[in-house]
Amino acid sequence: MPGTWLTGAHPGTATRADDAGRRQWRAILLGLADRDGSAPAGADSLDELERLAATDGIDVADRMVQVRDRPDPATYLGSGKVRELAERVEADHADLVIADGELTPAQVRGLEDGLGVRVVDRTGLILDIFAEHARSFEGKAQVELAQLAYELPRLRGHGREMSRIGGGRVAGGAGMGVRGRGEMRLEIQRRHLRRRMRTLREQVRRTARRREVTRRRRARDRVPSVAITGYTNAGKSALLNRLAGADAEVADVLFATLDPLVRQVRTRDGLTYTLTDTVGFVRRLPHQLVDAFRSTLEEVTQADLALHVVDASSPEATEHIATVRRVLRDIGADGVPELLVLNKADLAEPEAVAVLRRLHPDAVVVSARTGQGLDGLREVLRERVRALLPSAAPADRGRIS
Ligand SMILES: Nc1nc2c(ncn2[C@@H]2O[C@H](COP(=O)(O)OP(=O)(O)OP(=O)(O)O)[C@@H](O)[C@H]2O)c(=O)[nH]1
Ligand SMILES: [Mg+2]
Repeated sequence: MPGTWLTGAHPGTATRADDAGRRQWRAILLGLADRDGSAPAGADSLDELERLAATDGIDVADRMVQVRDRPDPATYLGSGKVRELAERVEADHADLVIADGELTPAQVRGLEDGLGVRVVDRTGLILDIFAEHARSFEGKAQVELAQLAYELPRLRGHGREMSRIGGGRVAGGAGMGVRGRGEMRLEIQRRHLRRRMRTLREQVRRTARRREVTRRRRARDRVPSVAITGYTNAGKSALLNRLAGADAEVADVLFATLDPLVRQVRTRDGLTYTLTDTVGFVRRLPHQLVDAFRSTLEEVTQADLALHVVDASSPEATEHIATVRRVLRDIGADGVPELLVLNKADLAEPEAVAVLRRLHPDAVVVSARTGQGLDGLREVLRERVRALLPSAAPADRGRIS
């Protein structure tokens, strides 16, 4: 995929590739835990990081968690830990370290120098997955915009590293004597990046405007809109397919869906509403992505109802609900009424579902896989949609011409 660091061959490193010719990376995950975390804090987060890595086709060889109050500004880890990690890198034949936190450009440099392998952080990894999954013109532009926003402060002034991540300890570097030239080149690269970002922003704005026009027309025609939202992999697309007979991509990977897909649904008494599938959330969604995908995320902001889908079989379900609500608040969608849907009931432990239901008495329990609970959900949706229409709305109100 264009612009992503995983496809680029790294000079001086033996390259293993999978069937698709992509390089097969082998990584060590690196987490920082709070001092008071008696249970290894950050373990959940590292589990998720491992899923993200797997989604990106990366092998995880090992994990390391350091308990520390505050990351070292130069090397993230303390120097003893850097040495320990370097030994593990060697023993595990790893060629990549993925930090769960966000690294400053200086920390990436410090760590790469100490470890001799490439280092990325959670944000870089998520950006890479988004780059792999972007399909539409708009999605690609948004991803590139987010990548450039991430790269800009990380530029290091010698050619190859422009592709971020191309990173590290490459290219011999500008030696002491050529410092001036390096800085000039850096400035040229920065200018180039900024220019590209302006173009992309304009592209994204244009597409967003087009969508806005369609949305306004539907609003004028009084077609209620329901936006499906939720944590990544919760089953949003699967549910859309069930409710709307659509063919959204359903996949057991994170961030399978990046483009909003709109479908019309007709209730059994003839009301029509739109159902929109959207990009999923994850904890600490990189702000570069939130910024770049704002117009996509705003599909929820503009909706009459947010169908918040939860993977009830996940031990993290409660955390996921909180994360999604936090992001919704951040993008200004907290005023949109929410209907909570506990999905994957076929997979979840009944006790776990019972606990979630006690916490969220209005939630609807379903399985997009088996169809369990879907009639009930359709019924609730019908009532909610009807309530959105002016009273005494005739049954054919809200038809889309
Ligand atoms: N067992 C079970 N699996 C489900 C159910 N709903 C969805 N899945 C599976 O969960 C995985 C994710 O489903 P998707 O519909 O792609 O999830 P999503 O929320 O759209 O995910 P992203 O677009 O990646 O954010 C797929 O492997 C689905 O087959 C369900 O009710 N039960
Ligand atoms: Mg999806």
